[in-house]
Amino acid sequence: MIEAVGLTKRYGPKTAVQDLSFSVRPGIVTGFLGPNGAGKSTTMRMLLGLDTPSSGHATVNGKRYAEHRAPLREVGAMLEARAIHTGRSAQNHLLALAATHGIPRSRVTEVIDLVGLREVARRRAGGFSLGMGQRLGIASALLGDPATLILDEPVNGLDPEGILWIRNLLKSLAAEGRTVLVSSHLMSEMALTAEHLIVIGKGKLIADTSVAEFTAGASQGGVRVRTPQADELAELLRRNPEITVTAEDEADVLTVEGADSETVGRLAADHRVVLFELTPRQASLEEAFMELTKDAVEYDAVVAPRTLVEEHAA
Ligand SMILES: Nc1ncnc2c1ncn2[C@@H]1O[C@H](COP(=O)(O)OP(=O)(O)OP(=O)(O)O)[C@@H](O)[C@H]1O
Repeated sequence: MIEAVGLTKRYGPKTAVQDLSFSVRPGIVTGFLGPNGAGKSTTMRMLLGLDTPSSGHATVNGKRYAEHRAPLREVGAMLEARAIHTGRSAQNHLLALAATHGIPRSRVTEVIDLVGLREVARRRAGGFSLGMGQRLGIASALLGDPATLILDEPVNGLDPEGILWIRNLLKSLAAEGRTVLVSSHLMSEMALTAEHLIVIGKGKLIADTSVAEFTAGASQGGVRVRTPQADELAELLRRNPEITVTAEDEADVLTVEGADSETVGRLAADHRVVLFELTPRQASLEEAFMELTKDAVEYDAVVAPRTLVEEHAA
């Protein structure tokens, strides 16, 4: 269990994280979402004791990170996958890490196998592809067999196979009862990986919700209907003043607002109207996420160019 209580971080005049409180439960993957610059990395660094909060505090399993006697066994983290000694082989990097934390050598072999790096374990990590580097970062995080995992953007820059691999790994680690907090700026990816979401923007909490609730909330409520009796169905629906029917350019397709698919389906059946398609419409999750965070985007397209122009003029 991770708990953040009133976490705040100021860098001079800039408030990167403001009065952020949330908890992350074990047994599920929790997605930590926010647009660029929202404060995700800063928050994760505070959870890990790498940054001192200006106020508030964070605990992992009831203690601050620094208070844990063997932190690597308690919390595994991947903040910057590239922050490794690039001259060393993957295996030597992990062996060095294990040695300084009293972790047996056999565990190094275990995590190398777990992340699928066996074939390249003796190669210089500096020559690793981005995906291999991410795998090594995850191997380091898993080395102490920790009950809690904190991963900053682990799928960034990965190919679809790498993304799928991380997604399945995170789910299986959570299914073992671990607490898994993973940051991303991609809602669509988190919807497939996480069960719960903590969304921040400009350092503040915007939403703390289950993925299911978020997805349901993203529904536009409209229904798409394809029927060879479009005119007849439109007329039947329009008898209810609360329903709006729009005929689409596509032949035989109607968009119905103000009624759900069950209502439309029943009405069609009652009047022997044949339906070929009846689909509740959903906004894409990415659209819903953008809508949710639109007031919290740090550098949007309108502001940035003007700022540059002003700087040039000055
Ligand atoms: N050391 C620092 N000094 C000054 N400002 C900082 C520092 N670290 C972060 N910031 C600022 O704090 C804000 C939050 O940054 P942070 O890196 O935590 O966001 P993020 O959500 O992880 O973004 P991204 O997805 O772009 O990595 C940004 O405006 C950033 O410029």
